[in-house]
Amino acid sequence: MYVKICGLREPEHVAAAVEAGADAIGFVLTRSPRRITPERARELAAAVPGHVLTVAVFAGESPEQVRAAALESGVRAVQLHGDHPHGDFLALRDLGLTLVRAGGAGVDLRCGAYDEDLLIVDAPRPGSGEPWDWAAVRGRPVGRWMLAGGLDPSNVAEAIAAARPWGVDVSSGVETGPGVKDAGLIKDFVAAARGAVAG
Ligand SMILES: O=C(O)c1ccccc1NCC(=O)[C@H](O)[C@H](O)COP(=O)(O)O
Repeated sequence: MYVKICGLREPEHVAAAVEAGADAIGFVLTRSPRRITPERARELAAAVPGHVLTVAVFAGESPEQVRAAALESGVRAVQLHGDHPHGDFLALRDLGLTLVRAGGAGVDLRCGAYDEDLLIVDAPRPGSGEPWDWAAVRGRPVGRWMLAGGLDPSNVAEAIAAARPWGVDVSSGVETGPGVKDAGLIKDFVAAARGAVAG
């Protein structure tokens, strides 16, 4: 089970995610309580070993803005949330970064339909921590897709059984308050996701 921990802002939480065995970590570079600057993302990413994918998260920025911030932050992947057209992904392809498409259950659920490398199927409001009907997308995306939206250490096994994703992505569920991550919850989440059996 691929595990991404999103919305990291502090070095100790980056370290906790790496130590817990996360496959990917996300830095939010768009409007959010978790927003950090590209410079801060670069500092945090510098401490991340090569086997962990560093992801910069955007929602609604132009390809030019995404390109500039991605290069400044030195991440290895960009994640575009919401209504980004196919052309935005094509415009970023030459960066040589992993491209992640993310949106609610109403998005095109075909993995790779926008030439992305990874798909995230999320709640209607990203980063809200609101659970949704995870089972509604079971069997629909086929390929490298992550389930997100309202996951936490106590429900991630249930969510995996319901939706059978390739991976999971979490932000609020490993926090003690908006944007405040907790190392223990990060560890618990990764362990629960890895211990889960798809139903
Ligand atoms: O996390 C945010 O605040 C955010 C804001 C705007 C666009 C995307 C955002 N997060 C993207 C993620 O990948 C989150 O991990 C995902 O939406 C799940 O969030 P949560 O329900 O809080 O676990």
